[in-house]
Parts: sequence; structure tokens; C-alpha cells
Amino acid sequence: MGEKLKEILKDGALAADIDLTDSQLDKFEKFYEHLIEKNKVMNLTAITDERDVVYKHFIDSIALIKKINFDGKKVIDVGTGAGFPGIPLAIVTDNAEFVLMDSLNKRIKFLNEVIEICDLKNVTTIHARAEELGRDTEYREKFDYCVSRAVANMSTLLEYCIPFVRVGGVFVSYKSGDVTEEIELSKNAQKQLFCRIKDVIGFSIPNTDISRSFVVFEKKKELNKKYPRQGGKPKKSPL
Ligand SMILES: C[S@@+](CC[C@H](N)C(=O)[O-])C[C@H]1O[C@@H](n2cnc3c(N)ncnc32)[C@H](O)[C@@H]1O
Repeated sequence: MGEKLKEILKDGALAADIDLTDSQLDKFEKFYEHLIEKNKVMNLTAITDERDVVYKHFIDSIALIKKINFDGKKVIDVGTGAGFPGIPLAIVTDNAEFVLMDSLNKRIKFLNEVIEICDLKNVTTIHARAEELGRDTEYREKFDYCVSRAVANMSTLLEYCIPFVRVGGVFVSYKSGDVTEEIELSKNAQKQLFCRIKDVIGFSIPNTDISRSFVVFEKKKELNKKYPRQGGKPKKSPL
């Protein structure tokens, strides 16, 4: 089973112009095995087939390194769930520091096991709600990069994520398909949160018909103390 996963991953990553080392392939394999094992007793992912996990989770997560260089940077993954995109990014960029956060403690416990099993020295986790952690001075405006996939609509997501990013830092939202309308609807959030779009990078996951966009926001100024709003407001009444 292992060789098959590694072969699919090695080939798929090469198609995305990423040459994975044997040590990285070993880590991905251990991650996959633990994901599938734990998925039997808890809800981690609807995708379990080897090829699907490789393309829809692993390659989708790491494709960003061809666009953004995380070397030496501090990165937070907001709403990481079963570790996407944070764990794959951390496997391929072992000289960057990753913090994975999620509001569901079961998933955080799973991720702590993955960190142990895969011997990931550059990853820590935190169980928290984004709108609360973003007010904590240990985390607020402390990251060069924030990444997030499949967590909320763009306005809500900006209020969750921009607080973590230092001035001059960047938030990358992994979105599927056409993002024009979502970007348009987040104009007020961008204004209130002093960020603006730096780039919208389209890409297709190789050997699939799946297209994605990375929406890249740059933070221009220190945030107003009133953000992020408490009590579920970023989701209930997006800016
Ligand atoms: C659909 S899952 C996506 C997980 C992962 N990013 C992925 O792409 O597979 C959304 C995750 O965001 C987390 N989440 C939702 N709202 C959150 C919040 N306000 N703060 C922290 N985590 C949150 C959920 O617990 C869940 O694990």
C-alpha cells in the first residue's frame, strides 16, 4: 500500500514541479496512514482513497510553495481541521515555523499525534476560536503569513485571519473556482481591516480537472482594537 501512495504522490508532485525527497514521502505516508486509521473513529475527512487524498489534500496544499517562499517565516493555518494545508506545507518547508489552530479539540489532538508520528519539529498546535485568539497579544500581528482553506466566506475569513498577520505580512485564502463575487463582497472587510488584494493566483491541480485560486491579501496597517469582533459576530454579521 505504502509504495503505491508514495508513487502517486511523487509523480503528482513532480507534475506540480515539486520534487519530494524520500524523507518527505515517508512523512506523507505516515500522515496518510494515521488519517485513515483515525478517520474510522472520528470525522476528519470525506476523502479517503489514496489517489484522492494525494491530489485533493496533499498536492492541493503544497502547490502554494511554487508561488510563495515560506523559508524562515512564521505561518499560522486558521481552521486547519485534519491539518490542511498546514501539515503538508510544514513537511515540504521544514525551515519555517507553523502554528495550526482549530476550534475542535479532537482534531487538535489528532494533529498532535501526527506531529509526533511524523517527527515534525517545526509545527505546534493550538485549540482556539480564531476570533478569540486574534485578540491574544501572543498571537496578534505575530505572523509573516496566514493560510486558510475551506473555513468561511471571504469577509468572515478576513476578520478571522488578518488579526494574526503582522503589518506588511500576507494572508493567503485557498478558494475553489471563480472568486470574483466573493472578493467583491469582501470589499468593506478589506477596508475595515486595512488589507488589500496583492494577487489572485489561479492554478489547476495536475492530473485532475480541479481549479483553484489563491487569493493573496497584504496587510497595510495595524488593526483597530475592535477587530476581531467577539461572540461569533464575524460569521453572523460579516463586515
Ligand atoms: C471544512 S473544515 C476545513 C479544514 C481544513 N482547512 C481543510 O481544508 O481540510 C473547517 C474547519 O475550520 C474550523 N473552524 C471553523 N470556524 C472556526 C473558528 N472560528 N476558529 C477556529 N477554527 C474554526 C472547524 O472546526 C473545521 O475544522
